Amino acid sequence: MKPPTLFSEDWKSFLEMSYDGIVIANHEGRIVYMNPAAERLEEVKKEEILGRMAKELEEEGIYRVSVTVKVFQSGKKETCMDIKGGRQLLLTGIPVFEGDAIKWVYVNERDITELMKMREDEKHMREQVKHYKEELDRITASEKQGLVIAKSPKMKQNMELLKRLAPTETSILIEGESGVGKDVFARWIHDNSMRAELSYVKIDCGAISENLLESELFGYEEGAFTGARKQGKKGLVEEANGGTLFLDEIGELPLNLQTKMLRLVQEKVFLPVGSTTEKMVDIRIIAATNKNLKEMVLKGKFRQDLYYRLNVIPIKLPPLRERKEDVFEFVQYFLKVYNRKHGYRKRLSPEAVHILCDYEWPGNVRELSNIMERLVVVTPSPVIGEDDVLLAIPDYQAIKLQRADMIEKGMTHQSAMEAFEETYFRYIMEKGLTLKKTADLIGLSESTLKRKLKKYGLRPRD
Ligand SMILES: Nc1ncnc2c1ncn2[C@@H]1O[C@H](COP(=O)(O)OP(=O)(O)OP(=O)(O)O)[C@@H](O)[C@H]1O
Repeated sequence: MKPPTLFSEDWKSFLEMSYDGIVIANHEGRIVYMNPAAERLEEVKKEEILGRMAKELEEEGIYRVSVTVKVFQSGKKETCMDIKGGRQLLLTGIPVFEGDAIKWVYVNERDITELMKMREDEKHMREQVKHYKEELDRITASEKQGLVIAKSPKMKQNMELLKRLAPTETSILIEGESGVGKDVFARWIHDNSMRAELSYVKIDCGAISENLLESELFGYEEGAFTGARKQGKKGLVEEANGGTLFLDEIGELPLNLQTKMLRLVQEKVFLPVGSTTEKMVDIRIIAATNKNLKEMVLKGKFRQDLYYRLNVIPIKLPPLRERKEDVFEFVQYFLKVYNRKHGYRKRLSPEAVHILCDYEWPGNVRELSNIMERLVVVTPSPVIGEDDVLLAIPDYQAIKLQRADMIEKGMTHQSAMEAFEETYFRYIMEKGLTLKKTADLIGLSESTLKRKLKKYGLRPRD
């Protein structure tokens, strides 16, 4: 039987040229036309297909899925995917109606392998971009905010408070022993404030001689004193205009400058040395101290009004020995930092970690950081062990022995305290500092320190 004529030769030649596969089934679901592209895509010869029912072809597995069958089942346009010879095909079957009955089903077959690959590539690229973006965000966030290790409950509490305080304009006083991270937190506050993009100026009040401090801070006018620059000089307060001024070791600020500082904190005005005209600045002040300012106030060494102005909300950074949870974090962190810095891949043995976490760290984070750098650089083997750590912290062994000894001997609290005190002062004096510097370092008055040294037969350097 001669198959019915579907279309003119002209139309047929158009379909034969199509890059998409085209298959047509008649009202029974019998395949009546297939173009060369469909043969290529389906990997069949049209002689095997033409005149056969779509359903049969599906049943015989020649078609894994027949979109024609789906169209007959639903009576509407259908789409499905198939895979042939590793190529992904998108099959679209469209019914052509005569009255209510389907007269033809027109099937379009599109090779979407490239498209899917492109989509896959795009998805992969998008994921990669997302990953890099997250990584960048993480790095910039940690750089911007400064890496602040705060695992212990005490430090977590501090961080919560600081998160709330940072964006405000409140002056902040950070108290804590030397090396606890006051500098780090001052910078963190600035980086997380509205002034983050503006200047951050730090001045160490203890490092500049008393007579220079005033001009360093407030600047001076032309010819203010002998040796002054001709055109005068801007002080650090003015340098910080718009941003944050960090006054480190504020306890070292001489009383006469405390008065000027109070005016600056309260009214944001100051008088440059040798000038008669006050200047106004827009600054936020953060101060830090390792001294007991309250005690200094009681002794008349620090202005009470300035203390209260600065200490609106006190931030006390505890020493490392009171936040053991952070020590482990710091150990991991510094190991990574110094391995990277010196190009090593050293590891720590569990025993080494135990000692590092058990030690009291009198010099706080600074001491821990120094020891970790020394361990990474000096240890010859790839694993830093117990002996390496004991060598780096000789005090650890001594303290341990002493502790054990005290308990063995059933020492009284009084004698244990004295034994500890003696070791403590011996250790401090080994630093070879002057009496004044030592007293400042450990927060004692010179006279008390002298008395203690005498008691234990120790001598200061001077
Ligand atoms: N939370 C922290 N995260 C990362 N590094 C820290 C942290 N705290 C302290 N450090 C590091 O420890 C060292 C000492 O910190 P910092 O200088 O801030 O202490 P400080 O309390 O200001 O000391 P000082 O009173 O002697 O000025 C620095 O190298 C600092 O980078």
